[in-house]
Amino acid sequence: MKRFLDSDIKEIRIFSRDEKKQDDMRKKYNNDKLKFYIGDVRDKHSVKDAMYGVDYIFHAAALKQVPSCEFFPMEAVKTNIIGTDNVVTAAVEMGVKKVVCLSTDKAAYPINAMGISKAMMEKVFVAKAKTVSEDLTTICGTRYGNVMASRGSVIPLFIEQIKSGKQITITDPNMTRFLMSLEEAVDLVTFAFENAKGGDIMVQKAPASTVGDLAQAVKELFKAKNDIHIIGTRHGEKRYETLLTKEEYHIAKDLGEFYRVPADTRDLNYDKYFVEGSRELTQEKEYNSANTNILNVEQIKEKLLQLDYVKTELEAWEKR
Ligand SMILES: O=c1ccn([C@@H]2O[C@H](COP(=O)(O)OP(=O)(O)O[C@H]3O[C@H](CO)[C@@H](O)[C@H](O)[C@H]3O)[C@@H](O)[C@H]2O)c(=O)[nH]1
Repeated sequence: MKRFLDSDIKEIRIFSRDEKKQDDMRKKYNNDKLKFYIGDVRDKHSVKDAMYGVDYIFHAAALKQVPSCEFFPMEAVKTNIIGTDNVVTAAVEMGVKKVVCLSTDKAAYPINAMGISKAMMEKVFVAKAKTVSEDLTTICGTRYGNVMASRGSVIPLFIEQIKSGKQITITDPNMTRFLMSLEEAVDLVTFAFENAKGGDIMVQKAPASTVGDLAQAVKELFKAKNDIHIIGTRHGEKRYETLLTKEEYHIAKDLGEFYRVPADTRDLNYDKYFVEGSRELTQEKEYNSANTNILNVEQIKEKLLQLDYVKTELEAWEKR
C-alpha cells in the first residue's frame, strides 16, 4: 500500500468483506486516493461494481488458514475457486488490463483443502488467461511461501509465548518452510505485474529454515529461557513445501531472482496427445523448502531483525 500511495496512481480501491478492517485502514492511511468497497468475491455483482474504470487488479482474497479449510472445504471452494472465477471473469468483461492472482506454495502438490482450492484457483485463472487476448486483459499469478510474521503465523505466536512465559510449541523441529518478508512478497507481486504474460505463474527464489531453528533464533533474540514443547504436526500439514513441482521445474524459465512458469499453450485437441506426445519429462528435481538454501540460526536471526514487527517487539521486551 505504501508503495502505491507514493506513486502517481490516481485511485486505489480496496475491495473486501470486513467493514472494521476497512475502517481501520481508512484511519491509518487517511488518504483521499484510497476508496473502499464492501463486497465478497463470492458475489460477482459486488466484484463487478467495484471494477468500473479499473485498470489493474491484485487478487488476494482467500481463505488461507490450513486448519479451517480442512474443516470447511466447501467454504474454500466458494472463496478461493469460485471467487477467483468471479474476479477474472468480471475483469475480462470490464476490460481490466491486468489481473495478478496471489497463490501459495501449498498449491503445489497439494494435500490439504486450502492448497487444493488454491491449486484449482491457479487452474481457473490460467485457463481464463488462455481465452482472452493479451491486448485486452492479461491474467497472471504469483506463488509464494510463508510471509514472515504475517497475522496468525508462527513467529508472532513464538514471541507471544515468550512474552507470557509459556512453553514454545513446535510441531516438528525438522519441518521446513520458505521464509519471505512482506517486502519480498510485494517485490514478487510487483515483478509479476511488470513482467508476467497471460497465464504465467511467477515464483521468487527464497531461502528456508527448519521450524526448530526458527524457534531457536527467536529464543536467542529475546534471550528467552522458555521450554520447547513438541506438539506434532497439525491437520493437513506437510513436512516441506514445494514452490515448483518437478513438472513445472522442467518448463520454468530461470530469471535470476525469479522463475516464470508459462502456461501450456497447447489446445484441447486430444488427437495430438495420442499422436505427437510431447516433451519428455526427465528426472527433474522439484524446488522445495528442503532443497533450497537452508538458513542457520544466525542467518535466521539476521533476517528476523530486518522485520519492523520483530524490532518493535524486541525493543519493548528489552525495556520491560
Ligand atoms: O504452534 C505452532 C504453530 C506452527 N508451527 C509450525 O510453523 C510453521 C509455520 O506455520 P504457520 O505460520 O502457521 O504457517 P503455515 O501453516 O505454513 O501457513 C502459512 O503459510 C502459507 C504459505 O505456505 C500460507 O499460504 C498460509 O496462508 C499461511 O497460514 C509450520 O511448519 C508449522 O508446523 C509450530 O511449530 N508451532
